[in-house]
Amino acid sequence: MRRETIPVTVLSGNLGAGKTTVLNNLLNTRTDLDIAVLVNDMGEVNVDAERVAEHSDISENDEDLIELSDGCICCELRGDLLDALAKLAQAREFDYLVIESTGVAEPLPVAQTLTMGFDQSDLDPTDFYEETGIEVMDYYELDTTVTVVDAHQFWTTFDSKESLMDGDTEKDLGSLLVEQIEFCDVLLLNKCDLVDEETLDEIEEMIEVLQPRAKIIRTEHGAVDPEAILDTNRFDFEEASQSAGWMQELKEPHASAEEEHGVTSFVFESRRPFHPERFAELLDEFPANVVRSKGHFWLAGREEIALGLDVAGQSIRLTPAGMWLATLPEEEQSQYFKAYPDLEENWHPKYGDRASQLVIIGTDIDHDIRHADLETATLTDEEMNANWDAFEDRFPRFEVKADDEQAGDTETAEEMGLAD
Ligand SMILES: Nc1nc2c(ncn2[C@@H]2O[C@H](COP(=O)(O)OP(=O)(O)OP(=O)(O)O)[C@@H](O)[C@H]2O)c(=O)[nH]1
Repeated sequence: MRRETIPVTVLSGNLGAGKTTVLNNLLNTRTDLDIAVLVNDMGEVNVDAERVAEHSDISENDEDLIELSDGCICCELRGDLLDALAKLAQAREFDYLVIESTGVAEPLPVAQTLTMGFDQSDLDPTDFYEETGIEVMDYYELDTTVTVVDAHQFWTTFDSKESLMDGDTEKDLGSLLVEQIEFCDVLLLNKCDLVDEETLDEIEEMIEVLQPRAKIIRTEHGAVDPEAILDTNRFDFEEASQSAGWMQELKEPHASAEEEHGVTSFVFESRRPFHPERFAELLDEFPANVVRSKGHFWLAGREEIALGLDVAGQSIRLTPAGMWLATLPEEEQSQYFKAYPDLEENWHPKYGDRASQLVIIGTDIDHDIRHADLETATLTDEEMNANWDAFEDRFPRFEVKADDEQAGDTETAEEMGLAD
């Protein structure tokens, strides 16, 4: 019996982590499922598709194997992905679809396309709809997102300053790795044959803190039981979007006990703004053992919008993080209070909701010292009464848009002259 919807597994992971190896292993392992494969490659020639064809029963001309080349399905080829899925569904019947994304793909936008569609698709939705009576995305059901991590290159990738182009966007390897770890249901820690047990434990401990929800499976040469990555029913968009360790830490800060390999996290909170120069200096010399930091902060002199901090490995990014509610008319504020009573309880009589909240995750971090450093970067009593606009401020300026939407791209620390 064919099912009404086709379940989909998406394989992500850094370049060379072992995605194609996992896929080939899967196709060579007997399952009852008739599997179709979509392989995305950045190059003009789809090398990965060639390798799948070479190492499995599927041939390159087979309609079971769809190639999307010369771009990435998480950005410029999002529309093409939907088109390909529609064509695939029209052309033949199959039980299961596995998508191998490029090494630079972020899993979240791919999952979004599969669950919500993409409005810039060239596809005439009526064609598919007329023939099948359903929308393309409703034909497929994202079942499992899998991230393949190269255990051998783990720390090197984390600390790498190397960046890659994905369309027009530059992405550095460390933050891609973090994104791929933070958004997945199953994590295959691959190339375990090249790493000793102690290092594997250490990597696993870091992954568990970055992503507490995923099932972690150690693999060698991509060999995994198909049941672990097919038809698991593990994907849930809400849960997946909320599952990053830093988000969990914000929701429910736990007194993180010292783990065996010293991976811990803590939340820094302050109702005083950061001094722009002292905080910039602190970011210039951000300790290397802090591998992840995420949150929003209040910068003295920026009373309209919050800034976001996004540290992953060697990359430090600053983003607009929304208007402070304190800038809104009282009427609108009271609507927020009704919806979120906590807001009113924590409202500061003078500064409203302006405050900083940063999650810090790292190895062997001394919480007291790091906490004290951050505290020192906030304003002193005297500075609280000074003219904040007179402080030197190298942080990026993000425009405030009337419709509440924040304009402006993220800026790297380099772009704002914070690093090096
Ligand atoms: N020693 C060892 N080598 C592996 C393992 N898994 C994969 N490899 C090798 O690592 C290389 C990269 O593997 P791929 O499967 O091509 O990796 P990928 O993630 O598909 O790479 P891209 O498509 O370039 O992003 C190949 O030479 C594989 O044979 C493993 O567990 N151990």
